[in-house]
Amino acid sequence: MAILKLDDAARALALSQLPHWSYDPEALGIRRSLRFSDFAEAFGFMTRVAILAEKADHHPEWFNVYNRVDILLTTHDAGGMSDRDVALAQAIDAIAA
Ligand SMILES: C[C@H](O)[C@H](O)[C@H]1CNC2=NC(N)=NC(=O)C2=N1
Repeated sequence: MAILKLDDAARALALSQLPHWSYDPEALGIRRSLRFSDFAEAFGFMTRVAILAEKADHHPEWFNVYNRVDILLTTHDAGGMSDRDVALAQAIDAIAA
């Protein structure tokens, strides 16, 4: 399916709907950090996200230590942020809620 790379205006609009996420201009993507009660909760969350990501063929860059998960969403194939990152961010927010 075609990838829709976001221009500055589309990115600003998308970010206004994603209060947990902030744009990183060096990484050309959006970041969110989450904390859980322990490693099992963090890894359970990551497992749920991984299943969705694999289905969508769109994968997060992330880092986990113990109860912390740092996520970067960017679209390598587009060289920046796309509608796929917005969709994955929304799905992540729903899982984390
Ligand atoms: C071949 C495969 O469809 C591509 O490499 C997919 C896989 N997952 C991906 N994930 C992310 N975040 N960006 C991509 O451009 C991307 N491309």
